[in-house]
Amino acid sequence: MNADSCLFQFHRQNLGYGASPVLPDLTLKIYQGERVALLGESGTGKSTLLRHLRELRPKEVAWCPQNPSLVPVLSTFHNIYMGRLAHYSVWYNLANLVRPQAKPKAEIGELADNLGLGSQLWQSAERLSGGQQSRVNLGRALYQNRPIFMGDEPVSALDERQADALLQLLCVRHKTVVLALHNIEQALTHCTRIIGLRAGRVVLDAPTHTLNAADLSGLYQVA
Ligand SMILES: Nc1ncnc2c1ncn2[C@@H]1O[C@H](COP(=O)(O)OP(=O)(O)OP(=O)(O)O)[C@@H](O)[C@H]1O
Repeated sequence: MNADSCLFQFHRQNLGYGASPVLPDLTLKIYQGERVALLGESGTGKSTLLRHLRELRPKEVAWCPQNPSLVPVLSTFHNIYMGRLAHYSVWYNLANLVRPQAKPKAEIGELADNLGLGSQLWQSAERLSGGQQSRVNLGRALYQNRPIFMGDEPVSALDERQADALLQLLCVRHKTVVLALHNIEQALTHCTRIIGLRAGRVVLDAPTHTLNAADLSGLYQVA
């Protein structure tokens, strides 16, 4: 990798909240074009790392949070549209709320079809299943249309087939991807690099093609 393509860099930094580091003494680089999976047990620091990565390039990162924060009374269309609120003027956003405009209608309609939400486009979020809500959450992040995608377990509420299809979709639409995942197979299938965390330390960092499921299962064993 050449130095110009380095997007994120930490050198011996303590990352965390206030005075208490969750990831002490972290050294890490992430390059353009990489698809990185963060693996490790619950509470090991994956979300914390994503948070600090996002802070380095806030305008370039499409962000898919762990818990969908949908507006319950608004439709799938409007909840996905919220991904680009900052991109349009207040007047356009208001007009689109009252009467959906042709351009976002076409764009979000196509996206919703890709997410398997074509039939739920005008249904309010409160009437969607948990898996459908999580796909709307993902749709909102995809609609942000930014070069880097970061997701915190973005497909964990979905069945295996849907999860694979949507991971493929987000990888096709973004040059650089960083995902916190709990599923080893998904990491091996969709990512080019795997970073394993244990208790706030990077204990594994390797290209996916050099790893297999057995190498990664150790991340989930009690030390
Ligand atoms: N806002 C916060 N303020 C203080 N501590 C926090 C905050 N968010 C998380 N932590 C702490 O940081 C540690 C790492 O949490 P983090 O959410 O990064 O783990 P994770 O690997 O993403 O877990 P999971 O897989 O369960 O989402 C935990 O001990 C958690 O209590």
